[in-house]
Amino acid sequence: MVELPRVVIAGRPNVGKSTLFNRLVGSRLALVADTPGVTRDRKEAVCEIGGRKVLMVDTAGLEEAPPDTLPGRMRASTSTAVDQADLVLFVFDAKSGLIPEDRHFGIWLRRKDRPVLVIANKAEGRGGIANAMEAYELGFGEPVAISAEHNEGVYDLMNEIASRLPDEETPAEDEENKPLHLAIVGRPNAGKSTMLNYLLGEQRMITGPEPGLTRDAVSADFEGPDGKLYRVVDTAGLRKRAKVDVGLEKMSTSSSIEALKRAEMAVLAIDAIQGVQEQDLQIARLIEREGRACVIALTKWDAVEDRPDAKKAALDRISISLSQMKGITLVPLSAETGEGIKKLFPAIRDTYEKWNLRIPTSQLNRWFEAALERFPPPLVDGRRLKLRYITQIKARPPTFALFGTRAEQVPETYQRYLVNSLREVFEMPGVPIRIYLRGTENPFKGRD
Ligand SMILES: Nc1nc2c(ncn2[C@@H]2O[C@H](COP(=O)(O)OP(=O)(O)OP(=O)(O)O)[C@@H](O)[C@H]2O)c(=O)[nH]1
Ligand SMILES: Nc1nc2c(ncn2[C@@H]2O[C@H](COP(=O)(O)OP(=O)(O)OP(=O)(O)O)[C@@H](O)[C@H]2O)c(=O)[nH]1
Repeated sequence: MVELPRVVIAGRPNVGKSTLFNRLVGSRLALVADTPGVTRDRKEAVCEIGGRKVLMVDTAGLEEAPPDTLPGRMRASTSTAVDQADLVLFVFDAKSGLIPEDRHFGIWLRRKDRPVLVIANKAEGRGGIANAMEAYELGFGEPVAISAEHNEGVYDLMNEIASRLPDEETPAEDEENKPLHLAIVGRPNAGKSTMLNYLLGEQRMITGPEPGLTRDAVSADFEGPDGKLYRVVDTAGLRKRAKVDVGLEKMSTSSSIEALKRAEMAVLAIDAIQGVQEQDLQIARLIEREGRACVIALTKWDAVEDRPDAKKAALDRISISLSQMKGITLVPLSAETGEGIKKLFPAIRDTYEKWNLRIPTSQLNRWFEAALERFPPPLVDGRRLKLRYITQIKARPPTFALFGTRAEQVPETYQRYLVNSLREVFEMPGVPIRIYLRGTENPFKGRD
């Protein structure tokens, strides 16, 4: 029997290890068993993570305790689990931030010399993600911020885990052939199903709906007109849906959000005959909130009479009502005639690359200086804020940390100015950008 890669969840008590375990194992749970001879607190399950079968191991909280006590024995069991791990998920609580115990465990873990991925759990909301980035100081590389309880960032985490597992015997999907995960979203009747059928039908379909992805999710791979692989992820969308206008309530609570979480990019279908409506803008905001890159498909283009006018009206409405989507690529197309579909793919690729962009710190700070000069930071309590330094802390979506004295007091409007300027100067239309403000010492110094 081939030995499965072992992924071990570790961290101090109460950081959310069990919640994460359940999230990762989820309905794919194939087997839960108490490992014989180990304390009842070590749970194991075979599950599928990012297309790889793994043995997920939950451990008891790492605690300082004498070995002859129950916590002590639990620690010994954790230690054994970590020794056997192909990957250790080191979980800490982003809400409380790193505490001394976490740092101790970090040192302890380092001695174990196993691959480690740091997970900042309970990172729902803005503060959480800023705290998450503190964990750089543990020296295990980029922390991944999630909320196990609210199911935020878990899908991205799964992909990250899969990418860090040892190579399979059979060659895994290499980077080049990895399908780009797309969600096609839009309000009812926008032309999503027709576009999907076109893509899956007329283009060469490679695999059918994939069973067992999650409870309801379905996905299908196809080769785009550019010869590259795409995977449409959807929860209900590949099934025939009832043609009822149920509005955003349904859409926002169910399938589209789920699809967005699993996707890397969104194609937002907007009906060109109707033009951009408030509901379309709401969906665009949802995409940005989920941190997904986006291109707009202006559908039913064959039925549009005044094309220049329709396109301009759509662009205008978006730039006025959605500053974060300003300059977004908009591809007019018809799934009925196939017109324009080819142009969708270069747009998707281009935006995808920008979503993955990493801007060198020197370049970033040259922009930063110019931006500050052009429009100096405002006065707060009669004193000017001193902003000193900016660095990119992650991609997908591009996320930045901004340092300076009282940087955390930078008003929303000024943050928006910086984000919009970044997006414009580094040409990232349709890409969500996050900035975190740090009024503290720069923990990233010397990293690049
Ligand atoms: N706010 C928030 N709370 C969470 C999150 N994940 C877990 N929790 C809560 O944190 C508490 C601890 O979660 P557990 O999963 O039991 O933590 P654990 O690390 O397994 O704890 P031990 O078994 O003591 O080691 C519970 O009350 C969870 O509901 C999250 O993402 N956000
Ligand atoms: N003229 C024209 N009509 C289209 C095109 N694409 C879709 N339609 C029509 O628009 C209507 C809605 O299309 P669907 O693809 O079902 O839209 P949907 O977004 O999947 O709708 P829901 O399932 O309700 O969310 C149908 O009557 C289609 O025939 C197109 O490219 N040109």
